[in-house]
Amino acid sequence: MAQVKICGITRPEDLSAVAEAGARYAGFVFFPKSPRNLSVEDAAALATEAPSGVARVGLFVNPDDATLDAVLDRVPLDIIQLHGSETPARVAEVKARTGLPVMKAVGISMPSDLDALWDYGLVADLLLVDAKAPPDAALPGGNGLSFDWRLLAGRRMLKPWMLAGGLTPVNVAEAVRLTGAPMVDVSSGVEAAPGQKDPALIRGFVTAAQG
Ligand SMILES: O=C(O)c1ccccc1N[C@@H]1O[C@H](COP(=O)(O)O)[C@@H](O)[C@H]1O
Repeated sequence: MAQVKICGITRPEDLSAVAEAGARYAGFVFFPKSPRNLSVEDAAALATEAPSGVARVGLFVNPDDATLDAVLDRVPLDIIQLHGSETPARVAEVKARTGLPVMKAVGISMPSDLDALWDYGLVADLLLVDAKAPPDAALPGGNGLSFDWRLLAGRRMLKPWMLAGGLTPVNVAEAVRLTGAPMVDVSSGVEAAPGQKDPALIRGFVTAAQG
């Protein structure tokens, strides 16, 4: 049974669906190129109304300090997700500056990519193991692409971790079985269209992940 994060929430009704389905984390995207991007005002309204059992995760891609400060000044967040090319040193800086737990995304497409999980595991509070985006992709994540989950079988992680990348209500149970992931994260796999969550798919995903 894996805990679930639903990423890219943009509407109050989707946040309600996340809570009612039993997901533990809701992700808010602060990356203008994403179809799930939120303004600070909209994110503040959503995060303020989030049910108490749902941890609010702010997703950033290579944010500078001013961006982090501007969001955190208005938006109550519980966890920072870094989904760009932030170095381990930058992860440590963000953690110190914000005082929040940091989850670092690591992109995987081949066995050698796994080495980074160790380096980031030394500084991050949580790891997010995602499919590596293709070089020409507009987004570094949220593309609905998966990787060979067998690469993770039996692997020891230094920190609690989530599996992400191309997960859907149909494949998530198999992904958890193959990888042993204690947590899973999904964005496009529970959408009717890019940026538009489908409450029925959210319910189906959480049910399947919790097996
Ligand atoms: O969801 C986005 O728009 C996004 C933008 C930039 C970086 C990451 C993004 N999402 C994260 O990507 C993974 C996988 O998403 P998907 O399920 O394959 O669509 C997930 O961790 C999201 O948090």
